[in-house]
Amino acid sequence: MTLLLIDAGNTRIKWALAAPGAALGKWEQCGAVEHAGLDAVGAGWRHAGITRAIVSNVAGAAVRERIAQALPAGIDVEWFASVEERAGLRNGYRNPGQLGCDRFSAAIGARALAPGQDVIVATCGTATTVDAISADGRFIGGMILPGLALMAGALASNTAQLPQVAPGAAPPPVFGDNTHDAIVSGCLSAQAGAIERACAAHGATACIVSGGAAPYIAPALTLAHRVVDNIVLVGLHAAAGAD
Ligand SMILES: Nc1ncnc2c1ncn2[C@@H]1O[C@H](COP(=O)(O)OP(=O)(O)OP(=O)(O)O)[C@@H](O)[C@H]1O
Ligand SMILES: CC(C)(CO)[C@@H](O)C(=O)NCCC(=O)O
Ligand SMILES: [K+]
Repeated sequence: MTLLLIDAGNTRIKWALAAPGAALGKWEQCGAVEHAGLDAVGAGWRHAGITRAIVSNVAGAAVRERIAQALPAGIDVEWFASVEERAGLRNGYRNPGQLGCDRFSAAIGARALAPGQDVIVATCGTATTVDAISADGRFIGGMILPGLALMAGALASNTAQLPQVAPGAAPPPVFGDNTHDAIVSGCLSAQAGAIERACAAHGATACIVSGGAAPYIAPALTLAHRVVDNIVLVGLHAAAGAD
């Protein structure tokens, strides 16, 4: 009766196994793989008692096909999609289907973790998305920006003098006194600044930060926030429970 949750992003595929009735985010097992590593993970799924899977995929048709191949045979599979309303969340996108299904799921997860609040949820992956959910359960809209690694990589590959940088455990001073720190500060300030601007514009009472780059971006935030692992998987779990 195990539920398999999958968040296929543009860099990695995140997955978790949830037992029936498990609390949100309480996984039996979880992991993350690059797209090429999926077959090995799929072999492990075959002996896990999985009866149902919910998959959020924003990585395109080839990845969808790979996931379909890796899933255990004969289980009930839902390809999660952005719709007008799901799990008590109304989708305010002009064309609801245009919203990335990972963003819709992250918003469902954020609402489940902060019910009745005006929430900003930032998912910091290949792209960073910063989305607003109203206290009465409406996905208002949001921002899409290059993720931290893409931002830093764009500088390195389009300039003669700027090196590839890697963020450290702690953010550098806002005003870097060397090239490395100036680039890291610039990219972190853009990411953290977008989140802070969104919180101010929304009058947010809760701010949730998730994704592979969250450990770097969250320490640069000057407002109260909560770092949540895999908010997209939490949202899929909440959506599954709301059916
Ligand atoms: N092991 C790691 N070390 C350093 N940075 C990482 C690591 N894994 C992820 N990142 C950072 O996180 C980002 C990718 O995060 P993640 O894997 O959650 O996103 P993703 O799978 O591409 O998801 P999405 O497509 O939804 O954005 C990269 O931009 C990078 O900055
Ligand atoms: C923005 C990303 C890449 C974030 O993973 C994804 O949600 C996506 O491809 N979205 C489609 C466009 C949109 O959400 O408006
Ligand atoms: K993202």
